[in-house]
Parts: sequence; C-alpha cells; structure tokens
Amino acid sequence: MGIRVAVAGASGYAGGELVRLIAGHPELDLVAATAHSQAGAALSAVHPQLAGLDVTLTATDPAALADADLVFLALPHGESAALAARLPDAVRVVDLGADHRLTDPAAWESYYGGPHAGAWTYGLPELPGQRAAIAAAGRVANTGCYAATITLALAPLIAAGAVEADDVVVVAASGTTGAGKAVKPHLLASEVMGDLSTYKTGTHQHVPEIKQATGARSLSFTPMLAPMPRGILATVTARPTGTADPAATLRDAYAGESFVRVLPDGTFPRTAATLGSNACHLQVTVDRDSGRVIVVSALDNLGKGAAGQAVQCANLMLGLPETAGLSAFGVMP
Ligand SMILES: NC(=O)C1=CN([C@@H]2O[C@H](COP(=O)(O)OP(=O)(O)OC[C@H]3O[C@@H](n4cnc5c(N)ncnc54)[C@H](OP(=O)(O)O)[C@@H]3O)[C@@H](O)[C@H]2O)C=CC1
Ligand SMILES: CC(=O)N[C@@H](CCC(=O)OP(=O)(O)O)C(=O)O
Repeated sequence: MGIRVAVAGASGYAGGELVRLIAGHPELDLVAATAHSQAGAALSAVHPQLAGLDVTLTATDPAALADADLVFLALPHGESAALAARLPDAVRVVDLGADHRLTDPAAWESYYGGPHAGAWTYGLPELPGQRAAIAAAGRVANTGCYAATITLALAPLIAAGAVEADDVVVVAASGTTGAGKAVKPHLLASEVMGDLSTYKTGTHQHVPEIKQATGARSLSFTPMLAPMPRGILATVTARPTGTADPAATLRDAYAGESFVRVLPDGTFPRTAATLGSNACHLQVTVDRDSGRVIVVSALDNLGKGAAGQAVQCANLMLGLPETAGLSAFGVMP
C-alpha cells in the first residue's frame, strides 16, 4: 500500500484529471473519490477515459476523506473551506479551488463575495521560496488556471526589475473545461464552436491573485473563451525598464525547472503542445513598434493549471520526488 489519497469532487473535470494522474502515480493509492449530485455512480460512467478503474463515487462527507494521508479538494468555490475545516489537522489538503488563495480579505470580498476563509500556502513551487514553504505545509491553495499561466510568465520579470509593475496588460484564451463540467448554456457546443468571445471582461476574479503572486500593481486582464476543450494561451505585455534583459531573466529563473520551459528563440508556445502534461511553455520577445516586452505562455488548464500542479504540490508535501507521476511532455497532435 502506498500513500493514501482521496479526491473530493472526482466527478468534475479537475477531479477526473486528478484521478487519472493518481492512477499513474508510483506512490499514491486512491482510497476515496467523492461527488455531489453524481454520488453513487461508477467513476468510469462519469469519466469514460478512466474505464478499468473500479471506483464508485461516494458522497462528499468528511468521514469518507479523513482516513486519507492527503485530500485533494476539487469543489466549487465556497465548498472547500467548509469541508477542510472538518478534516483532522493530520490530513494534508491541497485545495484546487480559490477559497484559500488570497491573503487580502478585501480583495476576496470584492471579487468573490462572502466571508474570507483565510489564506493557505500558495501552491506554485516555481516561485522563489515557495517550494520549501509547500514542502512544510499541511494545507496548500493550488493556483487558479489563468493565474498559473500568467504568473509563470510575469513574476520573474517583476522580481528582477526587468519590467514595470504598474502597466501590465494580459489577453488570454482558455478552453471550455476551464469553466467546469456543470451544464451551462453558453458552453453548449452550438454556442462555442466557430466562435471566439471575451467574458468577465475587465472583471476577472484572478486579477487579485495574479497581482498578489507577481507583485504587479496595475493589471488589465481580458480573458477569452476558445472553441477547444483544454488549454490556455496568454500574452503578457509590460514596459521594459532597461535594467535587466527579459529573455535572460526568464531563462535563468527556470533553468533548473522540470516543468517550465522557455522555448528556443523564435519558437512560440502552442496550447496543444502542453496538453495532458504538467508543462508550461514560455517565449519572450519585444514588440517592434511599442517596445513592450511580450511573454507568451501556454499550459493545460487541467494539468499545470489544476490537477498536475496539485500533484506537484502533493509530491512536495509528502516528501516524494517533485516530478513523480507527472510528465513534462504533451500529447500533441
Ligand atoms: N477546470 C479547471 O480548469 C480548473 C478548475 N479549478 C478549480 O477546481 C475546482 C473544481 O473545478 P472543476 O472540476 O472545473 O468543476 P466541475 O464543475 O467540473 O466539478 C465540480 C465538482 O464539485 C462537485 N460539487 C458540485 N457542487 C457541490 C457541492 N455543493 N458540494 C460538494 N461538491 C459539489 C461536483 O459533483 P457532481 O458532479 O457530482 O455534482 C463535481 O465533482 C473549482 O474550484 C475550480 O475553480 C482550478 C483550476 C483550473
Ligand atoms: C473558461 C472559464 O470560464 N474559465 C474559468 C477558470 C476558473 C478557474 O478554473 O479558476 P478558479 O479555480 O480560480 O475558478 C474562469 O475564467 O472563471
């Protein structure tokens, strides 16, 4: 028997990807997979890609999870804080939701509403100091999917003083799994196919998280819905300060990393190249006309944007090799 892990919200997109990764992980054993409306169903009936795993979804009840060494929470916003509070301290928790990401209660109130549940250790191992903090933590708040894509592109540049922190502009497109599996009319194939649209224009809830994680002081963020199931591509632009070379800064920041790749010169990230993996691909250039630095960043929103990142954090928390059960290589085409 390996290390006992459980997934709450296993019937959702992020939960299904967690179970897939756990099934291929050399050290983790799934001891519970829970759901809400679909409790009682066979896991493989909900997730056909998991055919062959003999698992029945049970109700999301703390008693079903308390027996695990580590619990992944892949629940709607607002549900994980209440559930985590009912788990014993000895059970480690990685929350894929937003409940514990923000340190500023006013930012939480403004973007999410309702009571602020308090901040946990932020689950982005590639940020300076964060790897050790995650390894020492009992509770980790996994990143938002856009927040991971954008923070990996921007944080080293602001930390090095290579770009100005008060004029960051981001335009990004996400696949539809980013919105979860619950039925929503605007996500019907007939609405999404052949279309590209902005949404939450100028109001996206990841803005305070990205500012907190990167040190950006002013951020304009325009998200778009793309007609594809998975993947996020972000263009992050900012004014260079002239004091540090952006390309060298990014290459130095990620030189020893397993999952974050600054691509060879002239090669730009594509979402498809990251799908199914825990990779984030980056490229940096300077806009010929405006002189702004442009960083392009791509990842799989269910991989490095959610479940892959959560397994990476769990590996650190459990003292396992950080890369265990994870691939840096996508399944393109
Ligand atoms: N999808 C993504 O790309 C990313 C998602 N996340 C976060 O991960 C979490 C899960 O997202 P995702 O998988 O996309 O969402 P889904 O809508 O696909 O899945 C939600 C899960 O939560 C369960 N659930 C629904 N309502 C309740 C409730 N009231 N109490 C307990 N469980 C409930 C559902 O069960 P059932 O189906 O049985 O009703 C399902 O298992 C969210 O917080 C999301 O923000 C973070 C990063 C990326
Ligand atoms: C396409 C789409 O709707 N994406 C979602 C991504 C949210 C997400 O996954 O992150 P959180 O965990 O912070 O909710 C959105 O933009 O709100």
